[in-house]
Amino acid sequence: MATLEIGGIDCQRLAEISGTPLLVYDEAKIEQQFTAATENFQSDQFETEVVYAAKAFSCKAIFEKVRQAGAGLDVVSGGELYCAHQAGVPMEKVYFHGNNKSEEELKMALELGCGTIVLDNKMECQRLTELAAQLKKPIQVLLRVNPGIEAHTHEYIRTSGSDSKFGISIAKKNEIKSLVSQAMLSDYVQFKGFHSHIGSQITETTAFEEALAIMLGFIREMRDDYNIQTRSLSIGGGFGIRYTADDKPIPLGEMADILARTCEKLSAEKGVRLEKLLIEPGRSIVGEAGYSLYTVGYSKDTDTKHFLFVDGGMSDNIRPALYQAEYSCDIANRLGEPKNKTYCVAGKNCESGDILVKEAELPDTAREGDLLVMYATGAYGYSMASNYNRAGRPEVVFVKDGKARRVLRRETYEDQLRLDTDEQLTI
Ligand SMILES: Cc1ncc(COP(=O)(O)O)c(C=O)c1O
Ligand SMILES: N[C@@H](CCCC[NH3+])C(=O)O
Repeated sequence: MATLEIGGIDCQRLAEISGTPLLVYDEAKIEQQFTAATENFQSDQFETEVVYAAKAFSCKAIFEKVRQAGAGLDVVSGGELYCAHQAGVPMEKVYFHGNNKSEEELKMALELGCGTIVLDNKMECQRLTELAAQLKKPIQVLLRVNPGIEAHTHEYIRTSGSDSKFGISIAKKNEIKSLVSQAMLSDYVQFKGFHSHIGSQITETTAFEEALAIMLGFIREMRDDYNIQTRSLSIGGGFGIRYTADDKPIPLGEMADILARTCEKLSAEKGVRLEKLLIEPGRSIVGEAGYSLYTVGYSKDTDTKHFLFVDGGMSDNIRPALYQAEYSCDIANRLGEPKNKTYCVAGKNCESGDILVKEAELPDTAREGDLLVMYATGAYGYSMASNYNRAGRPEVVFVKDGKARRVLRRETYEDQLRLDTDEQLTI
């Protein structure tokens, strides 16, 4: 019986040392994805920048890899910004996103020297210009606009329909003009350009090409009709990965190259000159590098299902419950055995929807104590994990060349109690 190896290490050994549930990252795969993106996203007509979207997976260790790759970092909260700062990410390479950044978060960004704020709306622009003047801190801004593209992905991860909560619709040109003019009046705020992001887990190029065409047309109109000069354009992230054999994503390097070439071609056609083009991959950098290891516990047959229970669940990976996301899995210590039985792999959270893989083909020899591996769990698993049922967040290890290092320790019962208190409030 063969056992799965990750980064040159037998995963049963990893489970013995670290326990389960365990999230293992193959560090070399993360590095390959950064290299594929940065080396292929190049142009001799404009500068390019790959900006890693922290929301896919954030911790000091991954931010360290962002720094090593020379990439930028997209953060969406004070918490992600704080972690980036603590990890030594150069603050000028940080892009701060979000539709409702608080005054405290904006001040924090200004004080830490965050490079760019991606503005979402008019009220935020007003608040930022006031704060930048008060604190006398310079800041660059991009404005997030919404090109109104319906990407073929789950509705919860589609971000660019005409009534999306993110950004301003590009149809609202007067509103955009007034926001940009307000930013340009400020001595501290420097308007750089626009940002758009159309959704996530998009596996084909058409939607991105369409977004680029719409954005470049919009940039020309803003120049010709309103005298607004755009230097930078970010077309966001959203590049899909392979979760199951049905997913056929375009490799990240190819996608990056296609986007740079498409932008060159369309810029020439539309008579637009950009100084810089940015992409913001999250999932495609870390997703396929992640493996979730669970120990199989009890099993149970109902009239229609063979349940196989594991020692994690929706508290460490909410994606199947939230988006009906599909994953593939194996019994990691029975790799060569025929997969001759259909199981429903369920977690241990107190929720009927706590199903990790609805229909998994696995050997009928699967039994208590086996190790189940779920593939491609590196994005939006840990970062969306919760303490539901006071489940502790799993340990995370990075493996490479036969060596393993713990980068996030397992959350203990004591860790969870650290917020419990009993303090009288002064009313
Ligand atoms: C603004 C923005 N940029 C980048 C991303 C990263 O997306 P993905 O992880 O799908 O590449 C997201 C998430 O969808 C986003 O909202
Ligand atoms: N969290 C989502 C993607 C949303 C990305 C943020 N705009 C997922 O797990 O697929």
